[in-house]
Amino acid sequence: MAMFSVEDLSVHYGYVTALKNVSLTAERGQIVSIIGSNGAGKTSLLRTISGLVKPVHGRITFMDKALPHQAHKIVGLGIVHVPEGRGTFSGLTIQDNLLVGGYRFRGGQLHQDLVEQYELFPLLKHRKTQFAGTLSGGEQQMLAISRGLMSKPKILLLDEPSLGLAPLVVNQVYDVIRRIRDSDITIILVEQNARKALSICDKAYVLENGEIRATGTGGELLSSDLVKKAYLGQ
Ligand SMILES: Nc1ncnc2c1ncn2[C@@H]1O[C@H](COP(=O)(O)OP(=O)(O)OP(=O)(O)O)[C@@H](O)[C@H]1O
Repeated sequence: MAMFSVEDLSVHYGYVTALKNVSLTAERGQIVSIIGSNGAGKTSLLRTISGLVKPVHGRITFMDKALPHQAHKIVGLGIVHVPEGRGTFSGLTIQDNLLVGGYRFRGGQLHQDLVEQYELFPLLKHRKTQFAGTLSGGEQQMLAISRGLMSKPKILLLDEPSLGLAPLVVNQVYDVIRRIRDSDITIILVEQNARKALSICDKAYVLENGEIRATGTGGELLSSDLVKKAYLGQ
């Protein structure tokens, strides 16, 4: 059985169907990308996994157990969501943003976790007393990811980490995503930037109008006609 699986998941908002019978799996240390255009249902999928949206049916399983329906319990199990738009607290310092992420931990452990984050993100260390609202878009994305890591995830859900960033900065964010994967954390990566998301992943799914249209390795999808036409402009 897969470490993490979504089976036959459907989500409605009133009469709008956001997800229809979606199934996917992820294993430990994998990057699994979900690509799709605006409104395809990518954010709804992550919000449902995080317990923020209730599905009409379907089953989400993590390490052989059905996920509970409360968001804080899901975080407690190690499934951590870095939302689109980053969700950092602009009026708090960088360090305080990180401490919010580590709210479940105390004392020496919390201090050690901060030290680790500052090793992974030296730019955050140099600016730890600065307000998050003064950071550039790329820096805020790094802070959002770092704050997620403070919750000690086993699975990190990343919603459009490249959105609005210059290509060079996107590359920096993707380097960080690779390093996180190398530390054995599973990453579910939602992106409109299909080329980037397919180039980094072990496996990917194409989501269209709330349904999975295609799946394969990143390489397979990069060379598929569907993806080339609809997502790579070829
Ligand atoms: N709270 C809501 N109430 C009603 N409809 C919603 C709500 N949230 C999303 N939708 C609709 O559900 C569908 C899927 O939206 P979702 O945000 O999950 O897509 P997405 O792929 O993440 O798009 P984007 O990249 O623009 O965020 C869309 O048709 C959207 O308009």
